[in-house]
Amino acid sequence: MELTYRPRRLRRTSALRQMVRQFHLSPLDFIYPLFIHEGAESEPIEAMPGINRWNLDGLMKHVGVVWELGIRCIVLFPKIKDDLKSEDGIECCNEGGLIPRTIKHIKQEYPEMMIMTDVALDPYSSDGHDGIVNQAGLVLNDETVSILCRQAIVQARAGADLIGPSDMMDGRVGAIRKALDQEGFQDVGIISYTAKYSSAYYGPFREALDSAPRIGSTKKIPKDKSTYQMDPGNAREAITEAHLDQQEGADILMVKPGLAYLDIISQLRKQVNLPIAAYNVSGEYSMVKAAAQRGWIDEKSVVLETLLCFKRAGADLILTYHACDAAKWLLAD
Ligand SMILES: NCc1[nH]cc(CCC(=O)O)c1CC(=O)O
Ligand SMILES: [Mg+2]
Repeated sequence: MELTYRPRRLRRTSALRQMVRQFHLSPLDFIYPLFIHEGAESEPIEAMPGINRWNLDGLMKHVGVVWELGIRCIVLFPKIKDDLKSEDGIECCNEGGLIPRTIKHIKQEYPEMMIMTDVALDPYSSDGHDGIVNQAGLVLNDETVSILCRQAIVQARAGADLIGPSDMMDGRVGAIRKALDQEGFQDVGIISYTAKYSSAYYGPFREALDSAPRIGSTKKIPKDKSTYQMDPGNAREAITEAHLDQQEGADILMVKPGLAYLDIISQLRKQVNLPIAAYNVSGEYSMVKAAAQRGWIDEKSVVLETLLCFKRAGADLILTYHACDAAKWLLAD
């Protein structure tokens, strides 16, 4: 054949392929989620092989390993004891609570590690919702936002670098920005869960924190989060949410879940100039682990390919439970 253009020429050797590769992965792309609890021991999370619920000791050692791997940001999720849960989740505002205490410990030992926090009521809510559920079974927006503002301030005061509202209440980014500024936390950033879908992929996470909606009590409790998290059938709405969060002062926008929503990442990338984060959520993690454990897929190749696809879709940052493994594999390459 007399071909002028042969794309295969640039695929011939590994060096050539790397030279012309458009997207790359680095441990600096990762934000690593960590589960913590009050227990005396660290314990494995059954639905998430390789992931633990850390006690303070285990956590501190693990954060050291994470830093050595080149990962520079972690996000903390607390499993709260049942007797501290309540309808208004007010434990989230306790300055002596698990999250503020843990942040202070980490900052003491690893002052340069960036700490992101989750702002929402679900770990603290006896109803298992991100907001306050009233007697009629409605999740109250504005009442919830005022508690979230207090939660954010407590986290900032403890030393959090990035506040991550994951609750999907309307107007919470603006309200949190204002509250932080009033308290003198102008430099604390907001990484907003901008397009967070009402997804079944959060299942293993809710098991990890025992935070699923608690139906079956005397009160009427919504069985899912579909009145505040987005409908998986909507794409344009994600752009509206992105514009709102940007106007309200978000520093980074997030799409969640990630893998099943790469199209949303790609669309947002064209609409806004803020950094975009993708959350490769618990269910996406556990599916890969389950198949790898059975020998049905090659874990390393699948994980690195998957994470790279987030970059190609337009994400700058990736929250992923694979972060440590992936960083190890990248460093060894
Ligand atoms: N607001 C809580 C929260 N923050 C992050 C996740 C899910 C993360 C994951 O599945 O990995 C959830 C669960 C939910 O909204 O029910
Ligand atoms: Mg919103």
